[in-house]
Amino acid sequence: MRYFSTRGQAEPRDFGGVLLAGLAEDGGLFMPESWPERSAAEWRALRDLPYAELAAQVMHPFVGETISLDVLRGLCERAYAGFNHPARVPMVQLDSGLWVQELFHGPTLAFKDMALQLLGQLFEHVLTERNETVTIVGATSGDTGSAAIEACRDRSRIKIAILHPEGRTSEVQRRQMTTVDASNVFNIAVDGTFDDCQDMVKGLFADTAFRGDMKLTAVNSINWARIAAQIPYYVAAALAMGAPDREVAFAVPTGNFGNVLAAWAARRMGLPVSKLIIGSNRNDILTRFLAANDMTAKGVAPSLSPSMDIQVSSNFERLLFELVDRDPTVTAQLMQDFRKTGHMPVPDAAWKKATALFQGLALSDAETSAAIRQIHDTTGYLADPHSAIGIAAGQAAKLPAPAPVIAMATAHPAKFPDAVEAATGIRPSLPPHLAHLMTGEERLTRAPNDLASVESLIRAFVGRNDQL
Ligand SMILES: N[C@@H](CCOP(=O)(O)O)C(=O)O
Repeated sequence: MRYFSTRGQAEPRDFGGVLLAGLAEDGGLFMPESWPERSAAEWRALRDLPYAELAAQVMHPFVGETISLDVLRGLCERAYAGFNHPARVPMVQLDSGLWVQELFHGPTLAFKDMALQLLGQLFEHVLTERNETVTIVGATSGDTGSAAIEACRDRSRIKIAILHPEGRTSEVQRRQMTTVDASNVFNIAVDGTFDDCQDMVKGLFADTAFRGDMKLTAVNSINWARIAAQIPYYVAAALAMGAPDREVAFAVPTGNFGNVLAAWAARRMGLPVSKLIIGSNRNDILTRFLAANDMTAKGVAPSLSPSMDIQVSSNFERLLFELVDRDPTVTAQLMQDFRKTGHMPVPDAAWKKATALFQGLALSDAETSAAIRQIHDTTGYLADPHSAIGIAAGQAAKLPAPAPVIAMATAHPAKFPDAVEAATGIRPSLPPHLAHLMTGEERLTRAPNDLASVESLIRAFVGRNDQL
């Protein structure tokens, strides 16, 4: 499988090349040259497989010749072995038409573990085969950071620097990053928002000399490997609900658009998905786009669901590329307009295509709190603020056909104990492996919202010892 940049000006690569490049040199995102479609019979053959086996089979067409199916199977088994639920991605029924798929049974209690535990294995395998090393840079609004650190910590071929917006994650989220004692991990608290952090990461990649010297790669969903590793859980959920012999709809709380893009990719591969329902918080650029073709970035506002405090949703570029019939010139122009003006003039035809499949709902903090309470009161299910937004969006969706709605539960409620307690009076406790989180020593370096400062901090970190 070959991959091309959405902006058309970068060298095409195979999966291994994409994994190690992260972002294309032209600033675009890598996309597979074609979508590996499956027939109904081929989907049926995946029913009842253990999750690791399913993941290997669904992902392998994207991985292509980089890794054999047998080896990929082993990597998937290792990636999901540490999850604390036998099903890995269990389904919970909330009412007659609404299910939740829990994606938070990995080590850091968020859906990011689903992809990042596997990415840790993939990096290790590909770097060892090529005898190479990398520096990973990532931006986080709360969950990606700890999941990436957990997956990459203590790996001798990797150094990982994670930028988070200071004071804008939950305390549990911050401590999950900063209490990790590993010499290849570097936490930078940026005086800015998640969008500033993400912009800085893209700026680091755009500095060709820095990128080359550091051998940069990415763990955010700008890295195609992240999306590929998120497709299998949509397949697992749909098959559990009777697909391919029945359509399903997914309700996904999303900020950077990576999670719902993986659902879109599963549909593009032939999974019968009737609707993709997006849940947002007050940072509602995606729902404004769907409602009125208003793709205009406003300032990032803090909310009860900090992981979605995002206005520039990186993976929207991948959908855009598809909506404009894979035209890299149009995609590049629209992305450039967005960067220059904060507004993206998406062509009407492309917007209409998007609205035929996607719908969205944005919840204020008060509505999020009410949703956590209502879900708990009516179903007994304790949802974190992000999952509650997804569930509420799923409940509100008026679907024409009786397709079951599967809402993605993206984080464990104990990651957001204050919000959950305020809504329900119940304070969810951390699982035993994280019991010492709130008392551990924190390691982080503060930085201004300034690319040069962050570059020199990362250079110093990478040069600190000769592991690389
Ligand atoms: N919500 C994320 C933000 C980064 O998104 P990603 O999917 O591109 O890694 C977070 O919690 O960090």
